[in-house]
Amino acid sequence: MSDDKHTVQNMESVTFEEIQQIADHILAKVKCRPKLGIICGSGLGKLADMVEDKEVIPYNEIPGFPVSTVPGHAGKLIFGTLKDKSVVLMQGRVHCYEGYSPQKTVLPVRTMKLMGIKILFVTNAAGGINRNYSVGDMMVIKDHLNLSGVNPLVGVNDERFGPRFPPMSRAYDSELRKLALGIAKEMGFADFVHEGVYSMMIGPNFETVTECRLLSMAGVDATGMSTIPEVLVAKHCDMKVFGMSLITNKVIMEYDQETTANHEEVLETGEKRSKYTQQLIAELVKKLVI
Ligand SMILES: O=P(O)(O)O[C@H]1O[C@H](CO)[C@@H](O)[C@H]1O
Ligand code: HPA
Repeated sequence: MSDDKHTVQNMESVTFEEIQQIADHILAKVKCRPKLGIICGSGLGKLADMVEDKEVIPYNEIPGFPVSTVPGHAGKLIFGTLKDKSVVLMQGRVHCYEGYSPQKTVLPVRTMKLMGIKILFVTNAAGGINRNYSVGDMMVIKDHLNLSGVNPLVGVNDERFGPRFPPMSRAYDSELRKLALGIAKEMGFADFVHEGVYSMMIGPNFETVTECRLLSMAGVDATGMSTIPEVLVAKHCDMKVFGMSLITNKVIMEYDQETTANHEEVLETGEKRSKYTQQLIAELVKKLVI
């Protein structure tokens, strides 16, 4: 990352023209022209194995694109066909806690917009706050609570992306949520697929006990360190959004509990359970009318 741009409180901005250049650069390298984009969260990148006729571009080969630095995020753009639909997959994302400005963190989403993406699926690994959730469950996101203290829409608003004051009360498309829950039932997944509220704190530390108790009181079902900035800009630029969390661990709700949260457990659960997330996402893609 260049540093002089980072001087004003991490407010590095990225212009429409810069993003257009990145989108053009990518489109010049691939034949595929998808309308659906999918962001794969921690340990969820195996969805790429289901993509056929792949065209792959590592993030570090795209000038200006942020590069993933966290284990479980391969850092590749994968174009191809999933259930007969053209898609672009982000195999790994970047997070604000990696040191990227909020605007740089969401640059891939705006790039997708300028590449013609109309529908965005966001997935993540999250800690289960809801006491009825078990490790390995999935959660269709119905709403979010932004406790990260960051918002990529702060700064000069470029109307070519969207309005100054975008509504966020219907951020997660209700038809896609209904469709996903219906599919989960058909697939026999109903016992471990829930619908709930996701919250984000900026990280990179896992939450304190008091923070988790507060999230629980606030009606949060699962918590993580990503996704919300992506959803904010996706809605700002009028994309349809579907979100899904894999509950990779239960958060620590008791003071002085010996076990602690850790990224290894997150990746391990991803390894064991992401096949169900992949199957559900694939079925949803199959039934999607684009
Ligand atoms: O949200 P994703 O990218 O899935 O990753 C989650 O997993 C990591 C912590 O284990 C954090 O980055 C958290 O946000
Ligand atoms: N907290 C925050 N982020 C996470 C967690 C968690 O418990 N699990 C996976 N990502």
